[in-house]
Amino acid sequence: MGTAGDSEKKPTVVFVLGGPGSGKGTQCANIVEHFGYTHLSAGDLLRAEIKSGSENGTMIQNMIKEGKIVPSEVTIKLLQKAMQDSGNDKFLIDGFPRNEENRAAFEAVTKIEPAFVLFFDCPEEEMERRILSRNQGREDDNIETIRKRFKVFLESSLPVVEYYDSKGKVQKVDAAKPIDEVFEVVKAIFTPKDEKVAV
Ligand SMILES: Nc1ncnc2c1ncn2[C@@H]1O[C@H](COP(=O)(O)OP(=O)(O)O)[C@@H](O)[C@H]1O
Ligand SMILES: Nc1ccn([C@@H]2O[C@H](COP(=O)(O)OP(=O)(O)O)[C@@H](O)[C@H]2O)c(=O)n1
Ligand SMILES: [Mg+2]
Repeated sequence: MGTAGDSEKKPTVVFVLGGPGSGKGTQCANIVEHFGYTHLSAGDLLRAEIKSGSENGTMIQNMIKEGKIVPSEVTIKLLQKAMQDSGNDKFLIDGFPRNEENRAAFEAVTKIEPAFVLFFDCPEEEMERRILSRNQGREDDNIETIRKRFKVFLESSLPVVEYYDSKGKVQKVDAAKPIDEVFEVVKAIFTPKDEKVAV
């Protein structure tokens, strides 16, 4: 039971970060297939919350359309519920934390520190090309909102990556390469070290 100092094991969490269109969702799907993680996309959870007709739906929809970051209280509740419902203990948290408020609140509420941060590094022009041909019918995949999302990424999300980098927790991947080449690099990061080499 949840008493202080008990032996309940905290789940393993990997934060998957990178600009809009850098390939987070695509690579998470590959990681799930090979390494048994549960993929939780903060953006997908927020879009599902809009569809469910929740009382926060209109607020979330307006913020996504403007490329703004939804208050962490909302997003963290959705992440916590999805973690509980999954029955798993290994999670890829994709697109979260996206700003300092997300980061600090998640740590305070869950007491979970990420095992590491997987960061997809991709030039803006490539991310823009990918988003404009994504064709998922997303209301934020238009050039006007994309520009706003890039600005938010540079101003609010990159500092979170830098924070974890200063703690030695960032695994940076060149995400501009083709999908299978990116996954080769990702695979090596997730493969336990004792399986990589026999000395
Ligand atoms: N390495 C890649 N090279 C080319 N296209 C990619 C690559 N990775 C993803 N894509 C495509 O780019 C679009 C955005 O990828 P997605 O995984 O949704 O990115 P994110 O979740 O970071 O926004 C999708 O249409 C996807 O198929
Ligand atoms: N932690 C998060 C993640 C996403 N979001 C919102 O959801 C939008 C889409 O996020 P996403 O992760 O699905 O987008 P991509 O990076 O996959 O293109 C963001 O632009 C934000 O408006 C948020 O508010 N807070
Ligand atoms: Mg995504």
